[in-house]
Amino acid sequence: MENPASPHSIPAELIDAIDVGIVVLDKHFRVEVWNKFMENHASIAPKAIIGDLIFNHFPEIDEGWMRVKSGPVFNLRSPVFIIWEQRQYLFKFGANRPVTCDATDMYQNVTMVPLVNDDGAVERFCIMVYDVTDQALSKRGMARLNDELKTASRVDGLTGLFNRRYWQERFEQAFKLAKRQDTPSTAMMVDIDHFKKVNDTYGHQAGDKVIQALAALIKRCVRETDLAGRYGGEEFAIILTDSPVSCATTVAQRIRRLAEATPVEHEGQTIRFTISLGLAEFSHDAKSPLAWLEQADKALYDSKQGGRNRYSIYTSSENEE
Ligand SMILES: Nc1nc2c(ncn2[C@@H]2O[C@H](COP(=O)(O)OP(=O)(O)OP(=O)(O)O)[C@@H](O)[C@H]2O)c(=O)[nH]1
Repeated sequence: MENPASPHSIPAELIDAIDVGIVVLDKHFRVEVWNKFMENHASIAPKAIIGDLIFNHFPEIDEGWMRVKSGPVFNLRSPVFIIWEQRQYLFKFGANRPVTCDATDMYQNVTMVPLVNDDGAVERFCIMVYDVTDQALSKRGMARLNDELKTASRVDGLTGLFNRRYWQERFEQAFKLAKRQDTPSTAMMVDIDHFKKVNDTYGHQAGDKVIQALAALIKRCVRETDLAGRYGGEEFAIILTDSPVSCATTVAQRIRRLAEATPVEHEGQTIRFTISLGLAEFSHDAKSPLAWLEQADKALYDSKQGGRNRYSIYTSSENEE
């Protein structure tokens, strides 16, 4: 059976010419009109579907959901919109895009409109299916690009750790949290010993490799919830959240030992390096994030003064001295 003369006498040629899917369903969801767009994308001719329940041909359309969704069309005589962000498609059609494109199924915006009889009753409704694959993909592509840009703006290119600016931003939040909650957090500064000598002896590229090696082992030693950043050239800052200094020293010791035991190979040469660390558990003496970090830095200075390749813990009595 061909499409019958369309309701409201819209010529069938027009309904077929339009690049939008047009389906008319009666109140039992039996197909009355099935245009060329639907025929082409579903590979179902009008004569094979007209008179049938739509659900018999499209198992992807959940009958219960469809009946509820189209309710306002009958009850309120108002249109219903389904956008691709809510549901990628109503009819599972191929996207017909080049193979390089990452969409296999068409993205659709769908409108359901009531078709009101001369006596004012709604006995049937029209479903319009718009192929919005291109818009959807470009919007998704933009969103992905934005995510990548956001990540890139937070991460240090050499090490993959947070860069200083972003680390500071997060540190300020950690400071506020530490002030509010009872579980203590510890700030840790890490600095490569005699790094200038590494650069002078083996070259800047070798120095970069040492920085990368240290960053990699810091990542291995801290928890996902900890905040590790590259603070300066060969200086790293870490916030061990929910860790009193007694736990943080275990982490510090692990990083220190691993650094000592991790030789870096560069152009046939083996570079050995050590690190010094400074730890400061949050205390209410620290009136600002910077003050807290300065305490860790002070402890780091003690490690350097004490002979390097060690960690030191900030104590407030030191402050009074
Ligand atoms: N290769 C490399 N070197 C860097 C980078 N950023 C800073 N540096 C170098 O790191 C060195 C830091 O030297 P100093 O601050 O004098 O300290 P140090 O030699 O590590 O000595 P101590 O910290 O006292 O043990 C300088 O030579 C900087 O040029 C970087 O991204 N890559």
